Amino acid sequence: MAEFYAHIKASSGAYKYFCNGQWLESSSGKTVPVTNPSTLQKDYQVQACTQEEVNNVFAAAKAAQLSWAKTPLWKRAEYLHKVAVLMRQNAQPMADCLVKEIAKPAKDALTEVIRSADLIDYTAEEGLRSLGEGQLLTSDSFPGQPRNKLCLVSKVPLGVVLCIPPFNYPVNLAVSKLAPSLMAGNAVVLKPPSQGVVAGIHMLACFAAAGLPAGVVNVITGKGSEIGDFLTTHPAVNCISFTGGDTGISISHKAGMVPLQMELGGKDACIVCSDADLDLAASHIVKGGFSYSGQRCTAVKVVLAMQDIADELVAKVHAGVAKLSVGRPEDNADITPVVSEASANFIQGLVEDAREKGAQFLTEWRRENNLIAPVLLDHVTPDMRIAWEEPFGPVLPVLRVGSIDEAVHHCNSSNLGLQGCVFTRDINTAMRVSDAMQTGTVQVNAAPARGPDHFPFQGFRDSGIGSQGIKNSLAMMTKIKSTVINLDKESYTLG
Ligand SMILES: NC(=O)C1=CN([C@@H]2O[C@H](COP(=O)(O)OP(=O)(O)OC[C@H]3O[C@@H](n4cnc5c(N)ncnc54)[C@H](OP(=O)(O)O)[C@@H]3O)[C@@H](O)[C@H]2O)C=CC1
Ligand SMILES: O=C(O)[C@H](O)COP(=O)(O)O
Repeated sequence: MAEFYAHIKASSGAYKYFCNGQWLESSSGKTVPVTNPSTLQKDYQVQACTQEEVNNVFAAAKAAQLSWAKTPLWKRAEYLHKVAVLMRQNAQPMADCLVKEIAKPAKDALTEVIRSADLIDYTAEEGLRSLGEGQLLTSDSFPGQPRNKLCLVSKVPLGVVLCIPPFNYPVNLAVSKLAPSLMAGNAVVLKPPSQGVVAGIHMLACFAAAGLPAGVVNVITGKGSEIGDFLTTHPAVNCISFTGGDTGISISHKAGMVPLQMELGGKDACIVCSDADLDLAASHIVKGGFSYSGQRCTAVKVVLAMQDIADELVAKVHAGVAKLSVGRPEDNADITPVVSEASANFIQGLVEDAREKGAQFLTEWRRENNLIAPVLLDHVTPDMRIAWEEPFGPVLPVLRVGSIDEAVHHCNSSNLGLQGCVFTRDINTAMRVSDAMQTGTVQVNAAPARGPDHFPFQGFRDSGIGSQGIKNSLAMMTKIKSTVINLDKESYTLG
């Protein structure tokens, strides 16, 4: 397995970038370190690519896309299936990187890789069906028109897609962009997150080994703060697929006239109604709030509990939180170090603000470097930052509310509208809450989640633009093209 990845590393130990079918070292002579969130050791180095190298990558992608678009759909699908096989065969070293780079628990790290291989297979199959289908429109359905024009509608590639995933799913949220882009006939340039970059390079090695033509897939590395603007405003970019935080909002202001697929932050609310199954709600709140230490855009980030059941619910959640193990990702602890010191400091700031403003702490604040023990806060009020801001860490606030309307109002007052959930035994209540909640998805009787990966996934307001999910991503990576056949006279079927 180690041999499979041997060529992606330079003799210096730094990982290479991938341009036009070649693994290269940057002429900058500079590297960017990746700090292990658990040990604070600089475990990896990647190339700090220059602007000239970015230009080369885009030139290669642009040239390669022209012939890639002429590759039959079945052949593109065949390449993708091969990538999926290689990912499964070479999963463990990739998963090991996730453990070291982003402190993802070992079991979840492997799951991320396998889930990604499955996503690629599904995309190939879905692409064969949905991209192979078009539409025929006839002119006589418009008032006053004879049937002398036939419009053939098809889906054509966009060109070069710039893919920028975030640190928390550096493999899965990369392939969710790469696979549909490629299946739709685009070339791709991947800019992995600085934490998670080495897992991303391993993943790209599977695309490279599958024999895709040179230039069709490329990876450029470096700090987003240094090369990000140059990438996103590059004239060769025909689409940006981005997942991350507020950075996405500034990208959308700067990007030119290119389609944007943006999946940004979430402040996913969990509304627990008076008639809810409280055991079910509590177990979903604990898992939804604290898995991967709350570093999921779909984590439960605020609980809105009806006053009459709040004591009982909070007691059950508290009991669940008390059982969470805190420790090393290698040991599969439930709570592992958050991604960086900056993130841990930000989380601490939110918790201190809540303490100053009178939140009740049901767990003790404990932090050792980036490792933060789970924090459950009760009697949180709307003047506290934690009621509105996304901690991206193991902190869960509970707000007690007097009515479902008050809960929905809180949810809709957020600038974020990714997902939400409602716990109730009454399907009528569930539907009314779902209709009223202004979020991209509402889960009934379960915590928010993006998966399974073929479900549509989208955010309202500052949570995003466009929709993900395999079918929607395939559609977003294409544009509509019409060919109108103008007949010499009217023609009607069968007659
Ligand atoms: N809705 C969704 O589907 C998801 C949303 N998120 C959100 O992402 C955030 C956490 O992820 P995080 O990685 O910290 O998010 P960031 O927005 O900080 O980074 C996301 C990606 O953008 C890159 N980047 C940074 N600056 C620029 C720039 N100027 N131009 C272009 N790219 C840039 C980063 O690279 P680098 O690492 O080098 O800085 C990284 O690859 C949370 O807010 C979370 O809610 C996360 C997952 C899913
Ligand atoms: O980045 C995230 O948080 C993911 O999009 C969430 O995916 P999940 O809900 O399947 O964990």
